[in-house]
Amino acid sequence: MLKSLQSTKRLHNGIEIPYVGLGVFKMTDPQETVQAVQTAIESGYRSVDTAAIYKNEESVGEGVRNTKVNREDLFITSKVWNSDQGYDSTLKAFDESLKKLDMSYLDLYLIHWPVEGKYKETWKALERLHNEGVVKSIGVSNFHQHHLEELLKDSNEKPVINQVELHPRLSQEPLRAFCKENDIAVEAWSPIAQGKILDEPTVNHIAGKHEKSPAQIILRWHLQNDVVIIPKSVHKDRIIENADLFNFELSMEEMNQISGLNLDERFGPDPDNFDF
Ligand SMILES: NC(=O)C1=CN([C@@H]2O[C@H](COP(=O)(O)OP(=O)(O)OC[C@H]3O[C@@H](n4cnc5c(N)ncnc54)[C@H](OP(=O)(O)O)[C@@H]3O)[C@@H](O)[C@H]2O)C=CC1
Ligand SMILES: O=C1CO[C@H](CO)[C@@H](O)[C@@H]1O
Repeated sequence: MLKSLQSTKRLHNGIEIPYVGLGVFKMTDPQETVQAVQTAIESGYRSVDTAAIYKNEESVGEGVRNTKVNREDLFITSKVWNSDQGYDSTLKAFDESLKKLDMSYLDLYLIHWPVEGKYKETWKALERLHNEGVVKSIGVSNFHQHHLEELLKDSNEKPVINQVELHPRLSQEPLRAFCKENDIAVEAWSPIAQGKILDEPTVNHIAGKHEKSPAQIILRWHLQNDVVIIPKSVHKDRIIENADLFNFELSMEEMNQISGLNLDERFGPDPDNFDF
């Protein structure tokens, strides 16, 4: 496990998701997005995480098509936005995402946020899309444990993954434990805390010892915690750096030191108080 950029995590449905993917939030310039996606794939990435709300699905599709890599060797994720939640509107939103990406299927489709009173109907639509084969796996994002418990009560399928804000300042240990017990993979958004903790002294000390960058230390911490990561960068050197994580290992002590930086601090909204 964790031998190369192509290392994958097996989801509970048997499908493999690459441990490292490219995040594309805030890539708003089409040319920049096409270039970043193409660069990532040509550098060995096989997974891209987009969403309808990022308004860059067309550029993601174009970046993918610019490479020589076959569609079936890639793992493409998108998400249904909050205002599209509900059964029929989710089916429609999915079709629009697929059309914009210019793809015949998605590897993973996520409920972006647990919109109260809507997410269960939305989940039924995802189950239908899965049954129809136009999406290989279905999951959720920004679900607290209580949202997952509610969903698991009366759904036919359980989510393969929960994509949540997760980094050393928000280590999400209880949620990760719950997901592990329930065989739901965890994927970190803002895995390097949007670049906001890269000057943290403990991380820098460990980085110096391994001759790696602070970003690489944090990303390696995620991998050793069995967490899937989707760091975002538009810069080729950082895209490569953020995936160059497989030639060193953090000791148990270093892992604990990084985990000790947790402050339960969010840089994004709390799913319970998000203004939808
Ligand atoms: N489900 C959800 O609700 C959410 C999902 N996401 C997903 O997660 C992805 C990643 O999260 P995101 O919020 O983008 O934050 P990240 O933690 O990935 O940080 C991205 C920021 O860090 C910079 N950066 C990237 N690599 C390095 C590096 N090696 N050294 C220094 N700085 C670096 C980037 O700048 P630059 O590009 O200039 O290199 C950018 O400003 C998103 O792109 C999106 O796909 C994000 C938010 C919410
Ligand atoms: O993924 C995300 C980034 O974009 C959205 C807002 O524009 C966020 O709410 C969301 O969590």
